[in-house]
Amino acid sequence: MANRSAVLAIINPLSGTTSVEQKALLQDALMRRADALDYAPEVVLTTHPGHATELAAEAVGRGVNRVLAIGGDGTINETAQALRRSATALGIVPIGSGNGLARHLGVPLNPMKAIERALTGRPVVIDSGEINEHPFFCTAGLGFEAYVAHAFAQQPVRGLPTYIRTAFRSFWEYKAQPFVLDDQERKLFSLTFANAGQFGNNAWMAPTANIADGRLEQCEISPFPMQAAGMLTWRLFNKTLDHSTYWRGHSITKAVAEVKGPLLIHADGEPITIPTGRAEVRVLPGSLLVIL
Ligand SMILES: Nc1ncnc2c1ncn2[C@@H]1O[C@H](COP(=O)(O)OP(=O)(O)OP(=O)(O)O)[C@@H](O)[C@H]1O
Repeated sequence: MANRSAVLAIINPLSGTTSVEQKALLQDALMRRADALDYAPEVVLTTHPGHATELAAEAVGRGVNRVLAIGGDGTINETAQALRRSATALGIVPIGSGNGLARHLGVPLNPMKAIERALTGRPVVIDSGEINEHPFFCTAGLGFEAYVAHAFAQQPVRGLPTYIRTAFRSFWEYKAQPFVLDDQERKLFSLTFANAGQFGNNAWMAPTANIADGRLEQCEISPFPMQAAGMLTWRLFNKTLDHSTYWRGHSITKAVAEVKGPLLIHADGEPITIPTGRAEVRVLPGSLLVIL
């Protein structure tokens, strides 16, 4: 019998609001379908933060062609970072709260359809970004969105309703910050570096972002009066934020942003604190194969 091609599926058992039973069903279905397609499938459940990166790196080392990340943008980030600049392609099975990368790329949000796509689709080259040493594939950011990411990480329950509650509460607490951005002082509500166009849940910060153009979109939101918040939110979800006078964007390959004191950032929604207050951002053109 010919050697079967290996495929590794990495599942975060804690992602999103899918139950343990639903994830077990998904795992069974994946094993059966991969087997029918003549793959030699392996499934591993992550046991700790960073585990997906270790598993994916090991798979690259032994020449596995496809690694499927079954989880939210955090799990996809951890998996993808080990696949950068390798011949191993990422399959995305989105079961997170926001699923920004999957939505941008048009990956089905139905997990069974996403599994089918990940097993039968073709690899396509996309860019990724780095903020200091932290890779991102969807968005990284400072200001309000980083504040929300840090507040969300402290909530005992994940999922969209919790995210909306956290964002709403954060809006009343957060004060726009002065940033030194490429040597110019700017007071901004938020600053986003977008590889994909959205944060997740179809919240489009960079409506025209192209994930394979070798560039990131740098999107700035100026401080705005309270009465503009409703319209900005509507534009965010209507994919027309770039029409707002409070939004400014341009495409970049690198940028530096600084604050006095520790800087709160996020990379694909994961909260990170930079003690030095200095964030260096850059694009890594054509650095990841994704199965679409
Ligand atoms: N067994 C585990 N125990 C604790 N944390 C884990 C475990 N496995 C993975 N993680 C961590 O969980 C984090 C969040 O996972 P993930 O992003 O998949 O789900 P989510 O937060 O529900 O989805 P979203 O990012 O869409 O909000 C990952 O960044 C990873 O570090």
